[in-house]
Amino acid sequence: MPPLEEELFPSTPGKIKIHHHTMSRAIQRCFTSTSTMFLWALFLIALMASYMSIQSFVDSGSRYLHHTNSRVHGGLVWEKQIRSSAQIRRSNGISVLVTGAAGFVGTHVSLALKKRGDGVVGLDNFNDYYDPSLKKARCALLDSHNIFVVDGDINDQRLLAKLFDLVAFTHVMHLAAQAGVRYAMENPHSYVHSNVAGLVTLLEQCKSADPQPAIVWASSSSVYGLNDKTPFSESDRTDQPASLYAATKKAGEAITHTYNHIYGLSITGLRFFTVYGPWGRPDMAYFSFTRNILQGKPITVYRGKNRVDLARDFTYIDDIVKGCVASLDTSGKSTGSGGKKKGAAPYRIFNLGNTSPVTVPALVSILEKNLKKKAKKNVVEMPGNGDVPFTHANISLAQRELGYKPTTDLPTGLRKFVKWYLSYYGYDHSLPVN
Ligand SMILES: O=C(O)[C@H]1O[C@H](OP(=O)(O)OP(=O)(O)OC[C@H]2O[C@@H](n3ccc(=O)[nH]c3=O)[C@H](O)[C@@H]2O)[C@H](O)[C@@H](O)[C@H]1O
Repeated sequence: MPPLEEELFPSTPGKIKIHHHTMSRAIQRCFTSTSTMFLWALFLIALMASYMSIQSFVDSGSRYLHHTNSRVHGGLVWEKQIRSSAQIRRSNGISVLVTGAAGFVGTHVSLALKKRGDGVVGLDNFNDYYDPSLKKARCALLDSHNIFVVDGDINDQRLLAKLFDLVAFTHVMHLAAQAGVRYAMENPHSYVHSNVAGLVTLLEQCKSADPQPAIVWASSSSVYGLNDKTPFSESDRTDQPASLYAATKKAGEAITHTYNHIYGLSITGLRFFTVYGPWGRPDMAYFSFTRNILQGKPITVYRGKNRVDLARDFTYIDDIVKGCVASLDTSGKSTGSGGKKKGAAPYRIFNLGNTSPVTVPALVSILEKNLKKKAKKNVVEMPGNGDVPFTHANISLAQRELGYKPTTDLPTGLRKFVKWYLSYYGYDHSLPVN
């Protein structure tokens, strides 16, 4: 015996009783004509498409960008702010698009350029790789010097085109990147997104611009990877990176070379050596050590194989800024226009280091002295997470070509950093900074 309708669709108190045959009649009515079926199919496709685009937006937002700000690009006020920020106020001045302007190096370079009368427009996506409130504070500092920072991503091709429509940038100082050596194991795609895809989007814009700007960009000492010949020279091999971060910076050097070769873009890549100083990055060791020492929390000090201390050629921010500005001033012109090369353009790579490596335990001692407090140290063997045992720059090329000459040793630089840190966070900084 076939089951009763009520058994298939049991009615419950308060629910509408739906009869099987009534429902199938309704469904039949809906699908009787082909045109109605066609409309239904269209509706379902549109629904799926909008679901997928929302998903991919959410996906890219969380995995790559970690956006915290809403963006409004355009409008008369916005355009006016950009034009005014880009205004050159000295003879033979330059107008520079600084990507990563709310970052550590970006803020300092933007200020230096603006102070001498150059035009500066910043671009930054304010991601939350580390506390975005620090980026906002840097941005407020820039704002007080009439530097406008556009809230946007280097992967946004339309935004880049808009900026170049508004301003004929003579130079691009490209500092936007996913930084940090060890974080690459946690979020590898963010490195590809910013350091590879973002770089290509920016270069595509620069190559099509008329006039083409000259580009100075941040590579990294990490490209020397596992090399053991010291000090590191620009002509040394760079084919054994120890981290994905290093690999994406190495990729950047290769990618910029092709844009120089094919389109005549003037390119200068700067291999920064562990840059530190006021307004620095909270994810870096000197910064997080300072916070933990002040809070009485332990710090982890990595040690290399055979109990050898790790060492870095720590370089003070003011020295790096001088190297960046000198690179802009000596960049030479890009030769192409509208995507066509008209002749050979400069392609340069420089080490910007300090030439005197200091061990990590020595760094800790200097901080202890400045903070007047002992660190609680956990010394552990360096995990295999992308770190290299030491870095040491040979800077003779930068010295010759840029007049680069670092003048700040680690004790002096850390004293300035601690002074800034205490004025910014106070002694009992209890909020997490990373
Ligand atoms: O020159 C670069 O191209 C890179 O410099 C910087 O990387 P690094 O030199 O690795 O700096 P940083 O993290 O401050 O670690 C310093 C030392 O402390 C050790 N270290 C670190 C953390 C920790 O908890 N304990 C520890 O001993 C650690 O083992 C290391 O020996 C930039 O972050 C990077 O973005 C890139 O620009």
